[in-house]
Amino acid sequence: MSTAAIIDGAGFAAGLRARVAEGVAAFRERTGRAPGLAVVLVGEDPASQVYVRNKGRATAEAGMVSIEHKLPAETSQADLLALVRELNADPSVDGILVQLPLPAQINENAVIATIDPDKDVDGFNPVNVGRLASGLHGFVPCTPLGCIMLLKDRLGDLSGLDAVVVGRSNIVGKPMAQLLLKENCTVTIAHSRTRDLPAIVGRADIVVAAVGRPRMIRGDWLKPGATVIDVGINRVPADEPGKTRLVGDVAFDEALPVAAAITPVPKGVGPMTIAVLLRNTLVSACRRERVPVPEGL
Ligand SMILES: NC(=O)C1=CN([C@@H]2O[C@H](COP(=O)(O)OP(=O)(O)OC[C@H]3O[C@@H](n4cnc5c(N)ncnc54)[C@H](OP(=O)(O)O)[C@@H]3O)[C@@H](O)[C@H]2O)C=CC1
Ligand SMILES: Nc1nc(=O)c2c([nH]1)NC[C@@H]1CN(c3ccc(C(=O)N[C@@H](CCC(=O)O)C(=O)O)cc3)C=[N+]21
Repeated sequence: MSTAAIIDGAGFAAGLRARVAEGVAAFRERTGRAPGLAVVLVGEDPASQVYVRNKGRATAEAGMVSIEHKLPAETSQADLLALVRELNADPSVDGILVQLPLPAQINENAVIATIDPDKDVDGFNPVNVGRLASGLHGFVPCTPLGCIMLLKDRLGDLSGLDAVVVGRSNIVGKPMAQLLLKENCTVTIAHSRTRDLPAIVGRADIVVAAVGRPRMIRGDWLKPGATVIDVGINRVPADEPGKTRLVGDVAFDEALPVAAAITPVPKGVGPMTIAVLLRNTLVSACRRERVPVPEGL
């Protein structure tokens, strides 16, 4: 039986980070400063702390300045909004990322709406959501853009392919569907109210899983030869007692004999998210300084 190609997201991400680092070096030469990314973390969620640490390290490795703001879990909305406004006004800051989710006393939408759209490297501000939907230049959310890069690298032109996105969140599912539409796919968005998910998934040439339920999408749902992008990051108990491991939203072992290609978890989409964040930050810095954005990013 044939077995799916495993899409090397970590490897592709390393290549993208290297191209960003070259662009950063050229930017520094031209402008005399490094691009700056501000990352704001409220509270002590352990998973968020890991991501923020990884982002800080990758930012420094690319030659950019990483500015981390760690605020206590009890931070008020007013204080967080004041910090965001300070970062908006700081000329050394090209990108602002407020790690989600935020504690319950803070209205996420209010925070996202306060980030300057031209520093919104996450692409979550409604201005950038609207720009994406209208086909205008803006910032595109990192995870979906990373998925599109992997798909185009693998498949070339995506025109006419049937794509099914499982999940409709603002940070993954909806922008993913917009990007697939822009690539001329025929797009279906499935969610928790979808009837007969296995049949919907079974039509897809491209399946993007962004649900947050371990191994929910089964191998026998897939159309033979489908390309599977697994965005899910789920921590589950490992075989060894007391240990945990990461799994995706797709039953990876079951998908292998059916799919043509699939991203693993870890080392699939996750590393792409961070690499695209660096890319978006360099693009932001170039636009703000009115220097050309390097090609091939
Ligand atoms: N690799 C990466 O870089 C990133 C990974 N992630 C991971 O991706 C996953 C999704 O994240 P996110 O989009 O933020 O999650 P959300 O919880 O915001 O959204 C989950 C979506 O899945 C849908 N859903 C839930 N249950 C079902 C079901 N039984 N059948 C069909 N659809 C269902 C929900 O539907 P409804 O809208 O109806 O409730 C919702 O639209 C998580 O595992 C997260 O950790 C997230 C961001 C980045
Ligand atoms: N404002 C905001 N922007 C985000 O982009 C954002 C966010 N909030 N909140 C949380 C989610 C999640 N997310 C991930 C980033 C990297 C990995 C990643 O690097 N994963 C590694 C494994 C990491 C590990 O071992 O834990 C991998 O898949 O190989 C995963 C998930 C970004 N998010």
